[in-house]
Amino acid sequence: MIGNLNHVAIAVPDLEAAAAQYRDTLGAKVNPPQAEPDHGVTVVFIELPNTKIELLHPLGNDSPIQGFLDKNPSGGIHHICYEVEDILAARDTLIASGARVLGTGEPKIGAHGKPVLFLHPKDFTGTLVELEQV
Ligand SMILES: CC[C@H](C(=O)O)C(=O)SCCNC(=O)CCNC(=O)[C@H](O)C(C)(C)COP(=O)(O)OP(=O)(O)OC[C@H]1O[C@@H](n2cnc3c(N)ncnc32)[C@H](O)[C@@H]1OP(=O)(O)O
Ligand SMILES: [Co+2]
Repeated sequence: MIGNLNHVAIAVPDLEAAAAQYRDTLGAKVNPPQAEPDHGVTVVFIELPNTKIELLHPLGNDSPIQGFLDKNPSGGIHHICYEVEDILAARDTLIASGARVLGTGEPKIGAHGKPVLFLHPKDFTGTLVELEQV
């Protein structure tokens, strides 16, 4: 079912500062901020040779990552995103296995313009898992 690692997401208290650190201190290729109001975040993608880092900051009053940042004020790894070929088939298999799919269960369009879903961290060894159909 899961394929390549598409990205590792880090929730950050200061998006500009984190982007500057990856660009200037770590010498990475940093893309401009992308507002994603439908997901309640602003994201910055950092291109690595073999995957991406997604910096996340809350957008709006009802961001799903605000609780995480309240608990982790310096920031922290928020989720990992795996690629799947068929997100609906993956969803149905996962639900049948007893995993909880977050939200309505219907995929949303993510930051790459592809359908994404999230799986509850409590079902995957304390790790929030995102699936992105490629
Ligand atoms: C633009 C899209 C972009 C993309 O890549 O395309 C994105 O990635 S958008 C990313 C932002 N969107 C989401 O994260 C959507 C899915 N997330 C959620 O629905 C919530 O964040 C949720 C339900 C995972 C947690 O919400 P909340 O923190 O408000 O709930 P709780 O405090 O009740 O947490 C329950 C339980 O889970 C633990 N938790 C919370 N977040 C994480 C996490 N990121 N990793 C691991 N564990 C997490 C939390 O500590 C609670 O545990 P407990 O032991 O009960 O205290
Ligand atoms: Co993501």
